[in-house]
Amino acid sequence: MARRERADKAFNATRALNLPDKEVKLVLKHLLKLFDNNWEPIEAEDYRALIDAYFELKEDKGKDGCENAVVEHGESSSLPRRLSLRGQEDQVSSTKGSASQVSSPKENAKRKRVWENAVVEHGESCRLPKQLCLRDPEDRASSTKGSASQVSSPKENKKRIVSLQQGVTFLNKRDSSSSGCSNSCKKPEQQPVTCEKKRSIQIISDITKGTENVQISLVDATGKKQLPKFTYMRDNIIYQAAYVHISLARLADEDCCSGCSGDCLSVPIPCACAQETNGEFAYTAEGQLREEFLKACMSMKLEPQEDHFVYCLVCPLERSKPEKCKGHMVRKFIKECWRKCGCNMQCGNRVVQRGITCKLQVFWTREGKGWGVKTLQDLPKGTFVCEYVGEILTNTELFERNSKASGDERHTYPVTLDADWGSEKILKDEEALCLDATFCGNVARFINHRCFDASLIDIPVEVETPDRHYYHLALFTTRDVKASEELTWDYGLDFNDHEHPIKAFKCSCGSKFCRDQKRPAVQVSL
Ligand SMILES: C[S@@+](CC[C@H](N)C(=O)[O-])C[C@H]1O[C@@H](n2cnc3c(N)ncnc32)[C@H](O)[C@@H]1O
Repeated sequence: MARRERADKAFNATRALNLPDKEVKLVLKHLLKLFDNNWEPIEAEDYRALIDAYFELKEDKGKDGCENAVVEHGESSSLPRRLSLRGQEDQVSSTKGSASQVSSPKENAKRKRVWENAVVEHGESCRLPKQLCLRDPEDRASSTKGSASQVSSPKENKKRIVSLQQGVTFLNKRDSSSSGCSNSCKKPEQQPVTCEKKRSIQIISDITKGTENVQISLVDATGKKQLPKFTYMRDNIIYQAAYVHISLARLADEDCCSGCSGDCLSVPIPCACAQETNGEFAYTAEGQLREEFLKACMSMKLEPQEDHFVYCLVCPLERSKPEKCKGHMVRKFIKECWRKCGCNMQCGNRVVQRGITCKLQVFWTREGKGWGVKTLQDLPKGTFVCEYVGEILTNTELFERNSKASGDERHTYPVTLDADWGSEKILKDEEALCLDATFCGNVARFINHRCFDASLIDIPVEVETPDRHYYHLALFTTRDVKASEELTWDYGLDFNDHEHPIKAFKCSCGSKFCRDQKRPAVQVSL
């Protein structure tokens, strides 16, 4: 979207609250400067940052003579100083603000009510968590606390401005390396710096460091959380011992479509790459999953039949009790066109391999689930959101990692690649693979679990190799999802498996179908 168009949209949002374009424009200008011209954090939560900054500027003008800030920044307008400094104990009062510039607390409260109402009128009150629209009571209380002893000097004001700039992190410089792997989150200098004694919204504007098609922001509106330590990776990568056999020779000519050109979906008779999905492509021309296919995948997952399972004689996942395999679901696969195919990259049967295109955001959940992922745009049913990316480990390696790990290092992010164990000879521990996103992964590592009625479903996707002990695990929407909704998927946990070696979380998914309702904390990894 062009800058002009984005600005118009921002004004539309603020006009709904009767905010004057002229003043909003100045605030917008400052925010763009702060965010290094990245619109995403400004547009997130229906322009919450912009609206907050506007009101906070108003309050500042009323309290502490914000003109000092203006002068020191050499700007012709006031700086939305408290954008990132919420709940400060040291909010100051001042005699400097001129009456004409100042909104009374009453007026501010009124405007905030208008904002609340506007949310309701848009019918989105349930999707816009209130605490994201309005500062929490603690903050509001502190912002009215000005006392004589708190009056700040121009020098102190200047200090505060510096704090503001430190309170927000911008990790949006493009990483030109083509590896798809960035270690941004490990470098201490790239962590947001928060001010002592102050609570800042912490924002990383792009956790992917430019490795994805889209930027993915991380926002901690509480300003209190330790930022996750992991290495962002766009693609799976072998840790050490895993054997993933990718070669052109393994791709049989009859399973590819070298005779195709352009878009395979546009020809009347589907090519060889649709064989896997019963002669019909899994995707529609609009890029979503075909209704029928999605329905079949969901019903397999939600109502698994006995014949959907295979049982190992000696299960690599049940090493502590080898006599008992719980069964592995044999899943439906999507097969995408690839290197030997004659079609182009825009072919409708190349969705997952083109990567993330949705606007996503990592945020701190309120229900005690830790970080979560939300969409910043409406997503139709069957939309590809992202794949689950991690280090490719053998089961042996995962066991080793788990046995060494303790406390925070526990591996709560592994996914077993067992979707096709039934068609192969039983794999040994050294052969069976899983994806571990504990240290390295993509945005999917932040997606939380929800029992049964999750908004996403994981579907195995064959891309580079027909050898299905390795495949991609792609997440698609199970229904229409609204902007601002948290994205969840059903990890498929058995919360009653008290013997599972990995103890895990007490589920707070909030689903009325929650499988973990009747018992205290139990088990498990993904
Ligand atoms: C793949 S991670 C998801 C991201 C995680 N919330 C974080 O902060 O990094 C899985 C972990 O998230 C937490 N989690 C996920 N879904 C949950 C739920 N429904 N209830 C409680 N905790 C959950 C658990 O700690 C789990 O081990």
